[in-house]
Amino acid sequence: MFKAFRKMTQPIILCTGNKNKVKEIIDIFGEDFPYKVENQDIDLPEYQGEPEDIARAKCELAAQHVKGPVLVEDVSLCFNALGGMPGPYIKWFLMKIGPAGLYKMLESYEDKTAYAQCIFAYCSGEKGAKVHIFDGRCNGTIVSPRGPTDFGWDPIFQPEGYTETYAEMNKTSKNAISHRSKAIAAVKEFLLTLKQ
Ligand SMILES: O=P(O)(O)OP(=O)(O)OP(=O)(O)OC[C@H]1O[C@@H](n2cnc3c(O)ncnc32)[C@H](O)[C@@H]1O
Ligand SMILES: [Mg+2]
Repeated sequence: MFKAFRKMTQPIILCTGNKNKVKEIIDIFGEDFPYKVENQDIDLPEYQGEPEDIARAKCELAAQHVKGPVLVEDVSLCFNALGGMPGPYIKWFLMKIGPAGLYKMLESYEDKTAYAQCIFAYCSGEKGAKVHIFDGRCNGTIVSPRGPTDFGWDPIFQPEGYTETYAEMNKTSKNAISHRSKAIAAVKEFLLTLKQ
């Protein structure tokens, strides 16, 4: 009875230091989402390895810290010509060479295709609780930067079937098709089953 009550009332702590992520995640969950989601800017390490393992490690650490329900995400931008790199290391590439430098990395390759991947990880925070993983992807092409520069690599990612980059799209359009929205659809479905 106590556990069930806690499930209904305890907020899910979204652990990320990235304000742009928080905004998109809250928008995508939407007003009718029946759980309270609160952001904590916990500085989680930038782990190395496979994207799923990185998200799992972030989630385990966040759950230890919060001792309650946590949600984390990790984003990769994978260039097909480079066997999926920079992948989870996109943050450092972006920091060092910026969107234009990332576009230039593909100069000598004919294949400019890429996919954006968002992996969410959820854990209830209870002792021995499992980490649940949710994967969302969006295929696209890496283009010369276009549009506002307020969120990461958005100016160089043009999703398949569109003529605008993520940065040029309005937020509602990006959120309707993005890697993040696909992963969140799976998160939502899972969390809503917990409510039943
Ligand atoms: O605290 P966390 O959640 O880890 O936030 P972070 O900013 O460190 O994010 P990641 O480790 O997932 O690194 C992904 C990088 O890609 C960027 N990024 C994430 N989602 C993006 C999106 O939808 N569009 C453009 N850039 C994005 C983000 O700013 C980072 O530079
Ligand atoms: Mg990070």
